[in-house]
This record gives sequence, C-alpha cells and structure tokens, in this order.
Amino acid sequence: TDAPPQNTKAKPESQKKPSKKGRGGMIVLEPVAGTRDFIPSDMRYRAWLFSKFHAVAKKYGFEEYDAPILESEELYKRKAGEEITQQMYNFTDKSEQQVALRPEMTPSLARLILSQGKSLLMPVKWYSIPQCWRYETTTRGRKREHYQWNMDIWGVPNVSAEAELLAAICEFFKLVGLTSQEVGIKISSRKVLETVMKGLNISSEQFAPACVIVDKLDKLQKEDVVQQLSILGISEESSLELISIMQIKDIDELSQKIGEESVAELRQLFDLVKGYGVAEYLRFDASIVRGLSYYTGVVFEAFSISRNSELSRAICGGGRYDRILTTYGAKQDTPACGFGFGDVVILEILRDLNKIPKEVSRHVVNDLVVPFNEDLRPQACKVVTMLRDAGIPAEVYLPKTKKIANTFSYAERIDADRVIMIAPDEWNAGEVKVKYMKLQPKGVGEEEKNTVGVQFAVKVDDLL
Ligand SMILES: OCc1cccc(Br)n1
Repeated sequence: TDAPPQNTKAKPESQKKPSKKGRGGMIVLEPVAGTRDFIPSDMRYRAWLFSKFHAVAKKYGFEEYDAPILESEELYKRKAGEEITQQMYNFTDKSEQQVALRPEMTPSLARLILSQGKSLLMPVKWYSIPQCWRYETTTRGRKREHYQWNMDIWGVPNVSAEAELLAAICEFFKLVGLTSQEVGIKISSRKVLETVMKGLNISSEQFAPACVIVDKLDKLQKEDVVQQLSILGISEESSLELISIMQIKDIDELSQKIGEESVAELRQLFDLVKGYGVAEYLRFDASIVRGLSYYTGVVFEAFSISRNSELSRAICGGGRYDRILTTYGAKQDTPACGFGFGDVVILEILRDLNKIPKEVSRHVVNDLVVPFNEDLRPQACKVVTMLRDAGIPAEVYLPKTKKIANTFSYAERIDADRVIMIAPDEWNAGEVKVKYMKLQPKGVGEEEKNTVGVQFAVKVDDLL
C-alpha cells in the first residue's frame, strides 16, 4: 500500500490560509492546534519527568545526543502503510526541499550512526528526549507533538541489549513508584511472526506490512484485519491462523506450536531479566507486534494495569531493528534495539495514581531580600548574591519598596521562608532584619527567633 500523495508543491500566497486573528486584531492566544504551551506550573512537571529519564540514562551509562527536529522527508519514506508515516508533518521549504518535522527519533539516530562511520566504537548506548510531531486531522483532537524519551543500543546482536533496555524501563518505574501491580511490559518477538508467516507461505516482502496490519488487532475488528491482510494477498485461513497464534500468552504453548528454536531467544531474555530483578514487571504476549515496519526481532510494550488510570494507550514501546541501515543505502547492517517513551500517557498515569511528589508543583525560593529604600538596593544585591553563592534560591525584591506590606505579600506569593530586610540603622550596625514567613524545621535559627511574623536583627554573617 503506497503512502497517500503528500503535498508536493508550495501553495501560492493567494491560496495560503490566513492565520486566524482573534477579535479586534488581537493575535490568537492559543497554541497551534495539537501543540502545548508549558507555563512554569506545567513546565515543573515536565522537568520533573525528564529528570527521571536523565537519571536512569545516566545510571545505565547512556550518552545523550540530539538532532534537528527538521529532517529530510526521505528519512521516513517507508512503503508499509504505517500510521506514523501517513501522518507526517511534512512540507516543501523555501528552497523547494521536501522536509518534515520528525515523527520519531530512530531514523535520525540511524543517520547519525551512518554519518559517524567507522569512528564510532560499538556498542553504542545513546539516549535523547526529542519533541516528535505528527499531522493529525484535528477532528480527532489529538496532540500533534509529544516528547519521547529514546534509549538505543547499537552493535549488540544478542538479547543482552533488550534485557538492558527492559531493565532501564523498570528502573524508571521503580524510580517514580510504579509497582508491577500498576504497570507491566508485554514482550514478544517478530521472529515468532516471521516463523508463523513462513509456515503459512506468506512472502518475506509481505512480512513488514503484515506486521503493521496485525498490530492494529487491539483497535480494529478481526474481520477488518483479515480484510486488510487479504489486500496483501494473504488468505483468510492464513490470517485467522496467524491471529489465533497471536492469542498465545505462554511460551511453552507457543513452543509446541512453532518449535523450541523459534522461542529460544525469548527464553534467554526472560532468564536475563531475572538477573536484573525486574521479572515481576514482564510477561510474554504473542499479540505484541508494534506498529513500526523496521522491527526485526524482540518487541515490547509497557501498559498500565490498575483500573483507575489510562487503560488503552501504551506507556512506551520498542524492539530490535537489525536491518534499518541497509534501507538507508548502507552496504551492511549493524544490529540495533531501542525504545520510545512518550511524555503524555505516563504523566496521566502518574497523576491518576498520585505518584507525583507535592513539591513538584511548588516554585522554590527560600529567601527574599528587600531594600528598605533605593539607596540600600546595592547592599540588597550584595546580600542576595551571598545567599545565592551559598546555594540558596533567593530573590531580591525588584519593584521600588513603597509599602513594606507589599513586600510581605510578594514573599507569601513566592512561598519564601524568610524576608531579609536591608534597613539603614541595622545595616550600619552590620545587621539585617529577618522575618520568618513560616515555621522552619527544628534547628533552623534559635527557638526564640523562629517565631513566625516577628522581625529580628541578625548579623549579616549569621544569615547562612
Ligand atoms: O506516538 C506517535 C506520535 C508521533 C509523533 C507525535 C505524536 Br503526539 N505521537
């Protein structure tokens, strides 16, 4: 099935849709359909989530990389009818180049691996958190962008690489407090499908497109999947046999069906993950295919189990893709496997299950330094710098101090622990006036000083 015709010619000015204006000439305040703003209160959640991605990648020895959001469209030209390539955010740029906002990171990574050539020592363990794009028809009101944690291992042909990636995902789950009662990872292998399809005389050319179709089994009616497979020339009988084998949830049963040799890798993988202590999160499930055409071996998909959270959409997914480089013209392939982990579903699940620490929602400033008047502003800047250099998040009150009460209400707004007033008499005596805005944990400041709301003179040097 060829991809639908993409927009091939830039539109003349006259045919371009004018950007929508709000009433009375005001610009439209909402972000472009399907995209998100991150004001600070939202950005704190995203930053917290990404800090967990970075922490796991670092702990597992992965190195961070990045590549442009904008790529040549040819990187994604695949004739397997995948949703991800049919929904490309593509256009013709001003030099008539066919470009696209990247729908996924793996093709960019493959380009980087090829560009590095022999200078790149294998194995390579790289990670990135790229923003990825798709052009969804807005009628479905779905997002057109998301951030996707990518972890990939290149140069390792055996399932030790998949075990490492699965362990990293489970490490993340443990880091955010998700138990194996709340989330899990289903694992299978396209080699199982390959064996079954060969046994059904399905040609190797039809393997990737057939995988893309059977991956839709959880969304489409069985009849529709059979119908789509028939377009590939696969008989109803073969399709039904393929679909029935995909219902198998037990490796031994599968081995009976297709032979021990075809499940050997999966058995090895389940042995290895026991070593990492994460087996409780993992289970075999022959229905896991994943929808990307380039997968060639083990595939996996994480999902939420508990009722009170997002049920349908995958948390993350990935697998082995050993033959991607030759599809980009390389003379030989390099084995690879990896996963993509989106930012949207996981945050919904973590919110549903109340796993996000309260402090993530809080903007933290410990001290507010207030100059009594503008003559004392240089002194206030000196004091705030001393606090900051000591690692204390601190602000200096920037507006002119007209009413002291305004500075206290600002202190409450930024949830500061202390207001440090630079006042003329105290400053001449080498002191500042400190007012605690809220009770401090025991031991911070002498007991009598730790009374909320009362101001005390404190030596500048005693502030730290
Ligand atoms: O997971 C598929 C996908 C790709 C790009 C952007 C978004 Br939102 N979703």
